[in-house]
Amino acid sequence: MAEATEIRKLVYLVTGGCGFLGEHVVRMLLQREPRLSELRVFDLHLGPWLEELKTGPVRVTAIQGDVTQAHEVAAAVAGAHVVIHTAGLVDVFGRASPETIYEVNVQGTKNVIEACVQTGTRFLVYTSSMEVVGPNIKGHPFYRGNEDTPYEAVHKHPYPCSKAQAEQLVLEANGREVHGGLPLVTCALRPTGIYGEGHQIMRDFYHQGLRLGGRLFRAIPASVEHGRVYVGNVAWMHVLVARELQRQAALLGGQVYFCYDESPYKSYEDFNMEFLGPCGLRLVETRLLVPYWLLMLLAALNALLQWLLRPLLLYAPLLNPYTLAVANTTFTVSTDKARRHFGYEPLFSWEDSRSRTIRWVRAVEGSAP
Ligand SMILES: NC(=O)C1=CN([C@@H]2O[C@H](COP(=O)(O)OP(=O)(O)OC[C@H]3O[C@@H](n4cnc5c(N)ncnc54)[C@H](O)[C@@H]3O)[C@@H](O)[C@H]2O)C=CC1
Ligand SMILES: C[C@@H](CO)CCC[C@@H](C)[C@H]1CC[C@H]2[C@@H]3[C@H](O)CC4=CC(=O)CC[C@]4(C)[C@H]3CC[C@]12C
Repeated sequence: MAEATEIRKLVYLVTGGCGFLGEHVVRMLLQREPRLSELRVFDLHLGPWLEELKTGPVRVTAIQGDVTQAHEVAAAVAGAHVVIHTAGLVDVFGRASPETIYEVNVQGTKNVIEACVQTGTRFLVYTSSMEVVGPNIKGHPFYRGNEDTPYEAVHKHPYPCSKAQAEQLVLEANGREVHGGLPLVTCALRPTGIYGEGHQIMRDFYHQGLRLGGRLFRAIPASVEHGRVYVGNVAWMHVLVARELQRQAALLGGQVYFCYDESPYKSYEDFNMEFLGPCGLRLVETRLLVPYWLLMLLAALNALLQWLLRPLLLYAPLLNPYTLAVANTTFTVSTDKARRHFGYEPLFSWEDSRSRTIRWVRAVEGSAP
């Protein structure tokens, strides 16, 4: 027991620690980072579940704060050894303005970097996204690519643009001198579409299917592959890279890593059916009924309605020209960079990831949409 407390000396800060991914990172750190003495969980909205974590050997400090406020970020970062910056505005549906998306994703990240520099925090892990690479506006496929695969990363949408800018800031900050004279060590993880317990869009599809009498209608050809990765494995990658960043700064500093695991390559809808199928939904083939041009028309109509209704109400359906383009463009990753650089192996097999997600969807059943 004395030994366990002796080695507990590190302070970690997780921004966005109450989000879908952030909660998994927080729980994973508590389970798998034995050197942790204090875990600071920083979020705009704190979850009530944090209370139950406060009884263990690690001091869990909940900090309600806003990454766009530099002084709040600096206060939270001061004294932390490692920052895992997952906070972000994940919006491809037009719920928030482009200005707000930039404010949170870009200015918020600048604030985190400056706080590290000012307060002397040396290790920063940034949750980036596959979206910084693609799919691009031209709809070019990215087929089982890796971190070095050439791809024309051209974006117009505020979300991928903001993530790309933020990632660049984080990588450029690698090597900057922090308070005390030592260099900052940074890296970025790029998850593909994350799924698992807590995934809001999966919940939305499930409730939509229930409303449609247990059916979902195929809109995207089964041949379009979409990269997906289980949230537990993404969280594990964050924990591992944060640890190894401290041991192998020269190798890992300034690097990007796709997040990957053994999840199969499938279309977005077929992949969702791996979980929704066992929960009683079926995917109805409607290719002949709903041609792609009609989907594009519907998506454009949704965008027009969103614009027209904006003064009165927020109309933000899942289908818009951007989400349709992303769902309809092959983007899959095949890489072992994280294994080579920091020994990453997925903690959860595909079978585990699938059954955990199914169990969660079943528990969602009956809960309000
Ligand atoms: N969901 C996905 O499929 C993917 C997500 N990502 C990235 O992973 C990160 C986490 O995403 P999710 O967990 O899916 O989103 P989420 O929306 O569930 O979590 C984001 C968290 O950040 C917090 N947050 C937002 N604005 C904030 C602010 N101004 N100050 C402090 N906290 C703030 C939110 O309250 C929320 O708890 C994001 O950076 C996102 O870009 C990357 C790839 C895929
Ligand atoms: C055409 C519809 C018919 O059923 C299906 C629409 C599905 C879309 C809402 C999703 C398809 C692909 C998703 C995105 C993708 O997984 C990559 C992402 C990475 C991120 O960093 C944030 C989330 C997202 C943009 C994700 C959002 C939802 C989709 C567009």
